[in-house]
Amino acid sequence: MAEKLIVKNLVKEYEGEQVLKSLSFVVKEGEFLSVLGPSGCGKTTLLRILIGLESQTGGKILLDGKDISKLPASQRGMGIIFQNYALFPNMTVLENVEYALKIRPETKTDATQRAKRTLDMIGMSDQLKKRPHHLSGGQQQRVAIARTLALNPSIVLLDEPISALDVENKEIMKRELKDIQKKFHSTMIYITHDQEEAFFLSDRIMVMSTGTIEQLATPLEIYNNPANEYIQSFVVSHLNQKYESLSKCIGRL
Ligand SMILES: Nc1ncnc2c1ncn2[C@@H]1O[C@H](COP(=O)(O)OP(=O)(O)OP(=O)(O)O)[C@@H](O)[C@H]1O
Repeated sequence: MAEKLIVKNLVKEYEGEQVLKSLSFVVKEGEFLSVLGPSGCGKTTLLRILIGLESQTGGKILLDGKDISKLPASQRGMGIIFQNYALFPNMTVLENVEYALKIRPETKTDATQRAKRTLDMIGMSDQLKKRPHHLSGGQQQRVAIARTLALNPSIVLLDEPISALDVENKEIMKRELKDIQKKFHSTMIYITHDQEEAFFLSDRIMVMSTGTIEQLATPLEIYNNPANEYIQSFVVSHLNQKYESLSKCIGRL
């Protein structure tokens, strides 16, 4: 797989304090990479810098071999999906997806067709005329995903996109996200603090502690060969404990 995104020695300081301490990593074309870490480790800061909403203190970001470190967000061609969907409440499902397409000269002419095609691929073609408040949380998130993917972004960044959903919808969306990624051949960077989500979804996981990368590997590699005590406790023991309590519950049934 080709190298889609290269991050070199990325540093971010706030008031003289380093919250990202020289991060270097590569995301491959078509890969699903999760950035997993506890609250405050720097996940959101990293995502905001990648997309261009925040500037880095030092380091470089290359997208398809081109240095985008200083480009504004509007010229990076990346897509972002947030936890809160951020749909326009007064627009229908179709209008929500059409909107971003219509304001760009390159997608203006076939905006409606493109929006319909994307919504169809995401399984929402029977909901086109509904407004967001008539949809479930999972359906709203699907519209938000369609809106982002319709623009054919170079990379999709997802900021804890399913954490606001109830347990049942979370499980459904987890499976759907994997299917959607395959269908659209997207490169995705998924921010989460949830070990199980990261293990279920990812080709590789980048585990962070405060401002640093502790391990970047496949879920299996991380589980079988945790790089250090931090990974052992934050990832491996956590998952083992979850499965232990689950088997105890099942044993009692
Ligand atoms: N604008 C800011 N000014 C000063 N410090 C900030 C700012 N934004 C973030 N930080 C600090 O940077 C560190 C990383 O924050 P960040 O929000 O990136 O973490 P996170 O891993 O995304 O956490 P969470 O999962 O809770 O969102 C924290 O110590 C935070 O207090």
